[in-house]
Amino acid sequence: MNIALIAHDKKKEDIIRFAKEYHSILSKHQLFATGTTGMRIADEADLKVTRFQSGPLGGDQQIGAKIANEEMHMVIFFRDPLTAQPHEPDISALLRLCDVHQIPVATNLAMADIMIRALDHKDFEWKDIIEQNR
Ligand SMILES: O=C(CO)COP(=O)(O)O
Repeated sequence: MNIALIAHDKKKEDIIRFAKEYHSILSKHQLFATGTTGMRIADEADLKVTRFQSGPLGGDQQIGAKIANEEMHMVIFFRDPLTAQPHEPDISALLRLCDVHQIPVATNLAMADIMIRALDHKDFEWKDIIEQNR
């Protein structure tokens, strides 16, 4: 599965801890990330990550393009809901595309925890349901 990992600055420590905790599961998949998040995950959690631009420079949009092309299967995006972001429209667009394309998206640690465990148990029947409806 192709999995996108993204975190706003105040959530970077959380995503590093998450990546370390679930290293054994994440390492079985193809990981993608926005620039700074990806650099830190690669360096600090020792995972192979394909990096896009930093979020404010278009990274969210690049991940959005992968979703639009059906090339991204899961998004883990630790948003900071308490800090204004200069690229807020890009963030909204990315989350909207997840809904358009039925891509599971976790926007906080609690949901990411549930989602990654479901991934490990192969609890992803929604994919079959979607395929049947195409
Ligand atoms: O801003 C971001 C997502 O909206 C994240 O970008 P970075 O990973 O480059 O910090």
